[in-house]
Amino acid sequence: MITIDKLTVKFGGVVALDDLSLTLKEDVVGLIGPNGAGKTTLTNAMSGFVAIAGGGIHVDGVDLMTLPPNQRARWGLGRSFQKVQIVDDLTVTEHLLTVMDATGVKRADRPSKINHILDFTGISDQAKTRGADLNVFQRRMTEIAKCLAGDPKILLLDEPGGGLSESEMQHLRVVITEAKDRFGTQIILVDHDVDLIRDVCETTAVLDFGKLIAFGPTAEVLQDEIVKTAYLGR
Ligand SMILES: Nc1ncnc2c1ncn2[C@@H]1O[C@H](COP(=O)(O)OP(=O)(O)OP(=O)(O)O)[C@@H](O)[C@H]1O
Repeated sequence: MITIDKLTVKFGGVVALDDLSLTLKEDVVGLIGPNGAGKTTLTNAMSGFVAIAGGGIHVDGVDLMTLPPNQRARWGLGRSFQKVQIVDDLTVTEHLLTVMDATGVKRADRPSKINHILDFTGISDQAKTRGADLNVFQRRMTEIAKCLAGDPKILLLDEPGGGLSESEMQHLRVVITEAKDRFGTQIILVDHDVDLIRDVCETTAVLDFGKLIAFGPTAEVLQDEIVKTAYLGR
């Protein structure tokens, strides 16, 4: 469970997150809002990439702010980026091993974990493929597989479906919705793809100008008049 309590982040005169309080309990939570709403700033605050001006974030009782940014991945915070972080010369397996080294996954556990993760993400056949030779889908799945390699308690996914076909999106939906059962990770999905959010997120939070404007069951949130006006443009 993630508890965000009166979180404030400022960039000079811009208040990117404004006294934000929110409790995220469900297995898959959506985070949406118009451009500049503060979504990335919230994920950056969780990762420790921005300084916070006030408030805090606790995960299962642990105060994230007491962990330096470099220890948060080892502690269990995984993060995938909209622009995937794939190295041309490393194989898919080597990408996962790099994360396992950094997060301290036991050597004896690594081969079976890697098989499990590659099978789950649908890229077992690419285990020995170099980053440069992966297609868009395989790159997207490698990005998620890397996150899972670190045994995350929380996984922040930033627009994980960019460039995917409809059938590939269906695979992504399964990966997102089964991640909790298979890997014990709670997912925060930041996305502008409302169809994906509707399909996979039990609850959704909507930010606008750094404030929470709606939060609750996704279907209800997407019907909310304030959300429609602020975000969906209707
Ligand atoms: N490093 C920074 N320096 C100055 N201002 C910033 C910085 N990062 C974000 N901001 C500002 O903070 C506000 C929130 O930005 P943020 O990137 O968190 O929004 P977002 O919801 O992720 O938007 P998008 O959907 O476009 O990615 C915006 O006004 C943005 O211009």
